[in-house]
Amino acid sequence: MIIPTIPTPDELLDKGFRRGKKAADLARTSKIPRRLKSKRIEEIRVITACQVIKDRLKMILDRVPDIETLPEFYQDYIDITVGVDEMKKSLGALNWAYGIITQLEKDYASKIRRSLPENASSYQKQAYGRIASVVNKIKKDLDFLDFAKANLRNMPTIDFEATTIVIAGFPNVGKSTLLRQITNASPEVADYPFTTKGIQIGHLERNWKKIQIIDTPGLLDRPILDMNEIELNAMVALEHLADAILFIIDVSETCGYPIENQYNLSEEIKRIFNVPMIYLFNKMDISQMNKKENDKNTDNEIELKNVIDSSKNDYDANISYLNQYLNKIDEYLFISAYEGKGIEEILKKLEKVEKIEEDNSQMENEYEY
Ligand SMILES: Nc1nc2c(ncn2[C@@H]2O[C@H](COP(=O)(O)OP(=O)(O)OP(=O)(O)O)[C@@H](O)[C@H]2O)c(=O)[nH]1
Repeated sequence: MIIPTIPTPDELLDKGFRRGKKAADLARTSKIPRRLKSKRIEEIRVITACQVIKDRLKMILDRVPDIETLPEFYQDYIDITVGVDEMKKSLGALNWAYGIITQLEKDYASKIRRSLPENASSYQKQAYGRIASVVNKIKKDLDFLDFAKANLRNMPTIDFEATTIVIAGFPNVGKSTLLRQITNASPEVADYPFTTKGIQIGHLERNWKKIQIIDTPGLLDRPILDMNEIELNAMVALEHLADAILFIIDVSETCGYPIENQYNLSEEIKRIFNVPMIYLFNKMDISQMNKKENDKNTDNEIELKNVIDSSKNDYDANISYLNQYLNKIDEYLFISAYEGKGIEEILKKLEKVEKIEEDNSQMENEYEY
């Protein structure tokens, strides 16, 4: 989200007062009856200062998008990153300052106009004092908006037209390797709160269908109970986006997590996201090698070799240890992200994922952790 540059109160006042002075200097050289001149000068000074400060505030208010009109993902994103309530409060404070300065401008212009010429300058000083006090009152709001600007600068660019697939699975199971394989290019990386490596978004198009694949390293990769509240919120933000989950299980367990734990995580994530889940049993290449090592000199050797050499489905014969999981799931594939095997089958499955239209009437998510 692009928030314009936010001035400090001093910068805002300096600019207003400097321009006020300039306008007053100009008025000094104009041809006005002497008796009126001092009043005219001070009136112009006050009006110009107010206008300049108001213009700046209005520019900020106009350029910051109305948070409620943004897609839910961005609302959640802003909430997690800087806080939607604080953001609204700060913008409200700027609006308040705008209103008060408008009033001061009117009051003091009229006071100066009706004053004795010798009093004009003291009214102008009074006006400046009050303007400064209003602007200083919104110091923390300006500070907050400046903080929000810095933190929302690198917001992920989400394509809300595309079907969105979210990748999940324990660390080191091959999520980024897979993302690179599927999208055939380096995915974009943008900041995402509470993931150390940022969100990664890959895009692809199949039969005119736009698909975006999102990986959030460090988020959907451990038991839900280990997550703090903010991480849970981050997950809810993703939940608004996901049309399906690609859950990756490292069958070689070289990631350091037993298959059973990996499968349990998938169940938790499935419960929360409530969208179709496609299981990818990854690293089948090393699973085969391990098996081959173990089975050396056994009767299985020839049979297994045939399986490995077969180009059609290398992995079929070697999956009995996965049966307890396969019995419980609908959609799965055996792949090797590293060797690029199974990628075409994944793409075929992704093509069939239906896009879920965002339902704005459904305000809250009803699930329990
Ligand atoms: N043998 C083999 N290695 C793989 C395969 N897929 C990934 N790897 C390796 O596994 C390691 C982890 O892969 P990553 O893609 O970084 O895993 P990740 O899940 O993105 O890891 P985090 O970013 O920590 O969540 C890397 O060394 C990969 O080369 C595979 O299919 N076969």
